[in-house]
Amino acid sequence: MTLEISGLCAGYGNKQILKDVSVSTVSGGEFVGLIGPNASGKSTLFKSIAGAVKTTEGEITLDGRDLRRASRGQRSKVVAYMPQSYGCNAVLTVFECVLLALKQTTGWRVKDSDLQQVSSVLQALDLSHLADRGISNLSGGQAQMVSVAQTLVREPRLVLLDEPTSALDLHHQLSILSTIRSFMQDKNMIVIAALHDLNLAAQFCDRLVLIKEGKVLADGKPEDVLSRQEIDDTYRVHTNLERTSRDTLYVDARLSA
Ligand SMILES: Nc1ncnc2c1ncn2[C@@H]1O[C@H](COP(=O)(O)OP(=O)(O)OP(=O)(O)O)[C@@H](O)[C@H]1O
Repeated sequence: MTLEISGLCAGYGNKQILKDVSVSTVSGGEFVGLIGPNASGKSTLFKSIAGAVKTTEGEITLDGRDLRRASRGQRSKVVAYMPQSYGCNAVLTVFECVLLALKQTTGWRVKDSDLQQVSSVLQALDLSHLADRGISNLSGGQAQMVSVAQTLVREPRLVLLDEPTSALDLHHQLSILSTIRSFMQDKNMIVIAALHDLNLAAQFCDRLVLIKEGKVLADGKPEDVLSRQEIDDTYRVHTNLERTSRDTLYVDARLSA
């Protein structure tokens, strides 16, 4: 499976946000981190791929099929997008919410295999103990993890996660990203996640795409992207990239003088 994004332009009304965005070919099983400062266009790129924002130019092809020409229904069968803000006040349990997400692109008849699929995604994300809890009675971090479960349960070809760890404690940041990573590798899915924590991005992503003011500044392996001068310039900080004793990358950042 491959995803190609080339020459993408998109925005809101007359305001152009994405300016000729191209990303080198992404393959199945690849975890791509989308990094960049606030307001750089990360969510707009996700919305453009998911079809929630109209693109004015460029191409988005998944396995050679132009997603821009696909209907919303066809697109949502292969792409799942978890927005930054989520939440639900419905009188539903966690299990029912994840089941609804699974059934969103199919008929309403619920089969045993659907129930099994919901149970296994809850188990994979260590959420089984919350299955019968009301969705509106969760903590911020629990709600965010349920939102990830809703995104993964359909096993779409392409998963877009907008800051999936922003509400999570240190343990859950690491556990959810490692679960997502093994889940997507198992199913040969593509995951693109917007991440502000560059250390998490370095640890979990195969590739990083750095975006600023709607343009791609760098696209490559974490060690190559994070060692570029653009990181310091873009974030207005001074960074040192180090290798830890566990051979993971560590971004040591401080405000530039
Ligand atoms: N619905 C909208 N209408 C008009 N402008 C918008 C809309 N949504 C976002 N923008 C603008 O588009 C630009 C890019 O926003 P976007 O949400 O894509 O950035 P981001 O990189 O995801 O930011 P953050 O890291 O802060 O979440 C910003 O200037 C923002 O104000």
